[in-house]
Amino acid sequence: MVVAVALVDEARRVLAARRTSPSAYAGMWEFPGGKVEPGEDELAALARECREELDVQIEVGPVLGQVDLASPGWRLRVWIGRIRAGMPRAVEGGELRWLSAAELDDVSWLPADLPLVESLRQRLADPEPMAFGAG
Ligand SMILES: Nc1nc2c([nH]c(=O)n2[C@H]2C[C@H](O)[C@@H](COP(=O)(O)OP(=O)(O)OP(=O)(O)O)O2)c(=O)[nH]1
Repeated sequence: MVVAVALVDEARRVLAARRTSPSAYAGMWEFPGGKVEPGEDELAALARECREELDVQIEVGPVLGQVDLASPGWRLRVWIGRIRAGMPRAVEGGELRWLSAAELDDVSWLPADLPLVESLRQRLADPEPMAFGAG
């Protein structure tokens, strides 16, 4: 399982991260996250990846969606979340961008992410405030 998060700020922009590896994905954009380790809780993995990759603490809200990945048996689950503490920086290299709903198509997303980006676009356009649990 791969877990990732669409981090949304007060201006309803979302944080996208540019991959530097592997070469097939280099230059493409994704939601910050990574693989859940054996025995690890999914949300614990998500918090760990955000700490390691972005140096931030996050608060997790609803699930945005999930998709099957090209590698057999692998699934990607993405939550909506926000930053609770810290200023995100690309710890492992790469690049970060805050994208508004209108800018979501300005970057090339990993192919598996496209349906999730579509759901996100609708959520960002919805005037209702985003719900965040106690995550
Ligand atoms: N984090 C993330 N991974 C994604 C997204 N979309 C997508 O297809 N993937 C794929 C790319 C990779 O094959 C896999 C995530 O693996 P990863 O290499 O980022 O995982 P990791 O940080 O745990 O690194 P590693 O242990 O493999 O070195 O999921 C996404 O939006 N976010």
